[in-house]
Amino acid sequence: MSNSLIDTAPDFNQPIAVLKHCHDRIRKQLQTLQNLLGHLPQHGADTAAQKAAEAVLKYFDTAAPMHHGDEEQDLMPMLQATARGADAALLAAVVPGILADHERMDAEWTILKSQLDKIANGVSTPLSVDDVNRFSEAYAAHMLTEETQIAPMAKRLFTDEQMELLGQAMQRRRGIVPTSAQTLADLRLDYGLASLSEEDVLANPIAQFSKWFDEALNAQVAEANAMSVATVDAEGKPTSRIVLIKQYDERGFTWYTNYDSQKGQQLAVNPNAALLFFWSEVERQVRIEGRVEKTSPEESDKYFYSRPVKSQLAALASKQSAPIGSRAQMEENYEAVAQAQGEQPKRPDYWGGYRLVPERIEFWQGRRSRFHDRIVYVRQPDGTWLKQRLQP
Ligand SMILES: Cc1cc2nc3c(=O)[nH]c(=O)nc-3n(C[C@H](O)[C@H](O)[C@H](O)COP(=O)(O)O)c2cc1C
Ligand SMILES: Cc1ncc(COP(=O)(O)O)c(C=O)c1O
Repeated sequence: MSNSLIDTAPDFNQPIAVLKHCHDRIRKQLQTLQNLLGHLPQHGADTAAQKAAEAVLKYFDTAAPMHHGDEEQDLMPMLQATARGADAALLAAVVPGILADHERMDAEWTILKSQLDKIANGVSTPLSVDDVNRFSEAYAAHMLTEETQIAPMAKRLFTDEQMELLGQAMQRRRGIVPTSAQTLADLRLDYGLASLSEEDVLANPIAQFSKWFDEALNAQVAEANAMSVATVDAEGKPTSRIVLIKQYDERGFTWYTNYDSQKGQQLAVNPNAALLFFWSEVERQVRIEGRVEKTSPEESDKYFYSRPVKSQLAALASKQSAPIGSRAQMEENYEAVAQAQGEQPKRPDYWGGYRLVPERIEFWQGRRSRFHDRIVYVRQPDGTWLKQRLQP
């Protein structure tokens, strides 16, 4: 129980209150900056000024980036995954501005920091009133938006479990480990952002994938386009690796690679493969199974020539998955290819796309206490899709 007469920081089990507390600390630092503006002309970089500059530097170099991280990586994605209707519309309108503010405030901070560094080191240098005011005004408007639009929405929409998850994420960002030594076996997240029912999913699994993919992008899932591709060798032994999806449509899911690589050799013998997406931020997994075919040379050309030239050259310089003696040898190979090919390298026949033609697509939504939702689509001989719920 906290004593309401004493001003202490709130616990991480009240993450929105912690964020508000951060705002109050930011306001104090901004006031210190104003005080410095008044102090410096008379006293120069005396001990008091040095201490004030140090305090501001410490806060905006360490605490402020973590505060922005809390919002960008946890609070906003969680809200975006939870909000519906008018709340979702409000977020769509407000969040891009908040992210842009963070970038602007970072840039403004860089300008102020170089001045404060000198003052902290006892160098009597002027502090620019304009720079301080721009920085302060950017923060003031930004914090007001968050306190009036974002925080009340989070308090209204988040369940106790979501608040707990947010608080845990914020603690992890600050390197705070739970007091009781946590063992590996105890590491677990409980999911609860959303649900998935037979009525929620679209009739066509590609359309459903498209919906979830867009939602993952909107929720700023890190590398939402990264997927695992599992293949098997001639003896049926599986291997898997991450690649980037480059296209999907009714025909299937496409990525690009070296046809002579390990996966290429395995797919030549056995075209069965499985794709996997895990979008942790939205607590979703998509599993896709089917047979793989090569994209047409025209499609491969189109993608190859759309890549940065250096990546084209790297593809030419690499016998993917073959051993090599050293990094230096690789660099030599790259230089030789760059010399030979110039600015317009030609796509080699051994580099191109694979398209997995799906036979089975499963959508998994994490739920509380491991009682998850799973809906699978299985392609029928007549080309239609049979939809079933699977047990968690
Ligand atoms: C995020 C990420 C994306 C990747 N994307 C690709 C890709 O699109 N194509 C590719 O050939 N390798 C990609 N790789 C490298 C593969 O994971 C792998 O190392 C390489 O394809 C060789 O695999 P193999 O020996 O099984 O054929 C990526 C790796 C990571 C971590
Ligand atoms: C070896 C290799 N090839 C291709 C890709 C796909 O990248 P890009 O988007 O540049 O085509 C990657 C991505 O990491 C890669 O590592």
